[in-house]
Amino acid sequence: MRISNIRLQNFRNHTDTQVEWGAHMNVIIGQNGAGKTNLIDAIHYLCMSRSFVANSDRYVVNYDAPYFMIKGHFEGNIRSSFDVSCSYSRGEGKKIFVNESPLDRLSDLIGMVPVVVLSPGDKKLTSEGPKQRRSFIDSFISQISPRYLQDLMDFRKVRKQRNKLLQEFRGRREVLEAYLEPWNVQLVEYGSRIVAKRTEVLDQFQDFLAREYEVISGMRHKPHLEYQTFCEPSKKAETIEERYTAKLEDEIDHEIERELTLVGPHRDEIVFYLDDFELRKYGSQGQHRLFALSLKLAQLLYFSEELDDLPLFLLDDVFGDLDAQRTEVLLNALIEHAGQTFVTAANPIPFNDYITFDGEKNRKFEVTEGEVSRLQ
Ligand SMILES: Nc1ncnc2c1ncn2[C@@H]1O[C@H](COP(=O)(O)OP(=O)(O)OP(=O)(O)O)[C@@H](O)[C@H]1O
Repeated sequence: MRISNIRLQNFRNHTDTQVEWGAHMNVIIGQNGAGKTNLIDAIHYLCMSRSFVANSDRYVVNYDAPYFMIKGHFEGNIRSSFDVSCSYSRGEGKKIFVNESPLDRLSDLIGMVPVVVLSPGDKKLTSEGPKQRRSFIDSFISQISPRYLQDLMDFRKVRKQRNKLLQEFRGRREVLEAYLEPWNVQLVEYGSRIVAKRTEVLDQFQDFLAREYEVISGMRHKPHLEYQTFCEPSKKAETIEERYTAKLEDEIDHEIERELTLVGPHRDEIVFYLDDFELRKYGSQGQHRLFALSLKLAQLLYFSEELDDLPLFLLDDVFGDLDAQRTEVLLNALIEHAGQTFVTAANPIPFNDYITFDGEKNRKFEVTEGEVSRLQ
């Protein structure tokens, strides 16, 4: 998959920016605060309908404007040529158009242009709580399985309804249990499929991760993921359904007490290990960085094998943290294996030693105060 051009209007400090991208490596340099991240975040909007930096579209609209607009042209193996645009205004909210036709649901965009992002925010992925890791795996699987994304959305709706009932009928147990019953059936159906899919993908992912960690770190530590859910994981949704129903029965007293749905994949954890030690508790800063990098490279490899098209790869400010040897290994890996790639950097990195900027496949840009110019 490739994006050949993009136009940003009123997108943070880019009031009106147009870029023609190279088909392979795109390096974007510029000082801190120039607008490099904004440029690749706009690409992310066209792939995932949201920012990888801001948690609300409101912050993305230029301070002085009432709306933002992003438009890009894509070329891929399955869908050969199409436009995606994304507009947002405070009054009308966000809209996504594919070839000028509005999408009914923003989620319909997910998977159309697969994307992998590595950014400074990924520090949280290995060092903070389970929510970060659930988001990672959800975004990962949603891009390759529309069924999974639908199950996630349905599960969320059912959980919300259940929580409402648990709050409303707290003192009336019989009525509550009668009301909960149909919702439990749905909770178990969607939740079991989510757990089964997470089990399947994480299981396959282990090998990809081990391979990438070894390449990027050059170390013999073996990375490992442990999927922890409310019952013994299984790749069969029917097997989970039985366990889920039994667990819900066991936990009903606690749920009534807490007025919350306590059993389900919304409380899953994925624990990262290097050999036998838990990364979150014992890892050095460098190990965290290399682990996060390996996770994203493994995701890239997984997508490349699973899908008929290579994903876009966005690397925001990654090279500043790497030593010379890792820089070389990573750049060589990108050049050899990655599809269209976007790299931002504020520090001087010797990109020219590794990449031939031919002005076609590989291009270099500079961003200065929201203005982009092509260097090579
Ligand atoms: N809503 C907004 N309207 C206008 N400008 C904004 C808005 N939000 C952020 N900015 C500006 O965008 C710039 C930050 O852009 P960006 O994060 O892309 O920088 P960067 O080049 O990646 O910098 P760094 O190297 O520090 O990561 C800042 O100058 C900031 O003031």
